[in-house]
Amino acid sequence: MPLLEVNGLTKSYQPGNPILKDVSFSVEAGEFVAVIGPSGAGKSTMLRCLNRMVDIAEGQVFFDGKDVGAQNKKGLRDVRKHIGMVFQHYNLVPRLTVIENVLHGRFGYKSTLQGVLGRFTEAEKQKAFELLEKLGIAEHAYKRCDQLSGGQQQRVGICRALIQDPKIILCDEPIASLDPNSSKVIMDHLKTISIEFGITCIVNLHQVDVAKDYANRVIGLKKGEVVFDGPSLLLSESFTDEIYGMKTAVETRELITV
Ligand SMILES: Nc1ncnc2c1ncn2[C@@H]1O[C@H](COP(=O)(O)OP(=O)(O)OP(=O)(O)O)[C@@H](O)[C@H]1O
Repeated sequence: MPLLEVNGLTKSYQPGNPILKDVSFSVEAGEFVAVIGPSGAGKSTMLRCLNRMVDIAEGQVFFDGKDVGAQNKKGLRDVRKHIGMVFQHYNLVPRLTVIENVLHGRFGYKSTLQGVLGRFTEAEKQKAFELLEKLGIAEHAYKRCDQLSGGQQQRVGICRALIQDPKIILCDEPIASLDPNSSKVIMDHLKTISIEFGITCIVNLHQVDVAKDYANRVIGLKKGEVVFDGPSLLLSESFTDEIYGMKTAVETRELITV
């Protein structure tokens, strides 16, 4: 059974204007999948439908055997425990410390009161430190998040996702706000996590060459439809030109030059 199965997913924000059109694919545990496509193709919408941050209008999403769209509030909370999210703008609480932000990833396992009071176990705090060490930012554990660089903040975001004990991490343009060096660090960490921990990763990316370098599989979206789904090696330049409707290969290749 695949870890994730998407069947006929269709989504509109306004009637008669579908953003996703009959999107279907499945992802096996451990896969590293990049989703590419031009701005407005529906990449973020699709990723957000997978954990129902955006309501699923038509079609179904099965995660770990559970119908995500059919879950009640508690069921959805349980499903989301094992789905980590990494965002373009990190979505950290700037005035809180790095370690506090990481521990926020445990909220799904707490009662509201425990969460509000910041009641975390010693084991959770230990785990948070281990993750910060793994991502190379343990020395910043007690700094406010807004004192960190973008790349460091994104590493905090990854630690927060990892402490959830996720089966999958959904990354919505995780390097879109970063310089080439920081982008490489983040992509390297995501790849390592996927290989070492066996965590499935789906990463929305603008940079086709980054997608090809890191992902085993690429899904290409254009105007809400899947126009490519296959091994990264088979994604030809002419096909990416077609997806983007223009020559972007050179442009995207220059984004990461390290
Ligand atoms: N909450 C919303 N309400 C209405 N329209 C939305 C909403 N979110 C996204 N859209 C529209 O849906 C379309 C797809 O947006 P989406 O962000 O999913 O695409 P994307 O491929 O991720 O684009 P980008 O690469 O620019 O982030 C766009 O036309 C966008 O304006």
